[in-house]
Amino acid sequence: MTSSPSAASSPGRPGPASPRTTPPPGAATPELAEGGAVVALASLAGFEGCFGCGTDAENGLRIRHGGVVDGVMTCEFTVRKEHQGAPGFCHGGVLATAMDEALGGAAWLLGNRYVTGRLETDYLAPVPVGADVHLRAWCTGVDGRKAFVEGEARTGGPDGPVAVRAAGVFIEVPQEHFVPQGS
Ligand SMILES: CCCCCCCC(=O)SCCNC(=O)CCNC(=O)[C@H](O)C(C)(C)COP(=O)(O)OP(=O)(O)OC[C@H]1O[C@@H](n2cnc3c(N)ncnc32)[C@H](O)[C@@H]1OP(=O)(O)O
Repeated sequence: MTSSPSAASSPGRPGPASPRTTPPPGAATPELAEGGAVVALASLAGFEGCFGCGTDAENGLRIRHGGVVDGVMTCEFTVRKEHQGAPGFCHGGVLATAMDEALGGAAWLLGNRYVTGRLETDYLAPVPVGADVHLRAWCTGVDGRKAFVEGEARTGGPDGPVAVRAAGVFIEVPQEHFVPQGS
């Protein structure tokens, strides 16, 4: 059984969100759009070049997107040798990239296109090469074009110890924000 987002913070540690990544008073409760990310992603016309999840990004993380349960999006990737920072362990920037992907995916579930405005990461434990990293992310509030999102990465299984936590603000953008592909 996976724990709920509200239980994601470790006892004795503050959550990952700072005042800048906490929804302001009056922020709307997130409502997932029917078809959510699928509808929004359709506007990218099958683009597979994403460094986080694209199958065309040869040197990318190849993050595998999973399902969505109760507004929580899951995905995972495997740490390879080329992801190392310190010997034998995943680079913090790689883990931040993975969190960016997961949190961004949770924002897109609202049914709009979002880009990262701010991303805060909190590293709790080293992640070894060869580890499967299990990511979860959920939206905590919406204020105009801003979606506030939190997430976590666990190793040793989906219910293993939390290695990274993150909080971010994602900003809704129009289709024109992106460079047209294939034309
Ligand atoms: C499934 C898909 C997953 C995708 C995951 C990957 C996501 C990514 O990596 S995206 C790439 C990295 N991010 C970027 O390239 C974004 C670069 N920045 C930009 O393009 C622009 O600054 C952009 C679009 C965010 C905002 O510009 P603009 O559209 O002019 O909006 P602007 O009027 O400045 O701000 C709109 C609101 O957002 C807020 N905002 C803007 N930037 C930030 C920020 N960095 N942090 C917090 N809030 C911000 C503003 O305060 C404003 O709030 P309010 O409406 O309350 O006044």
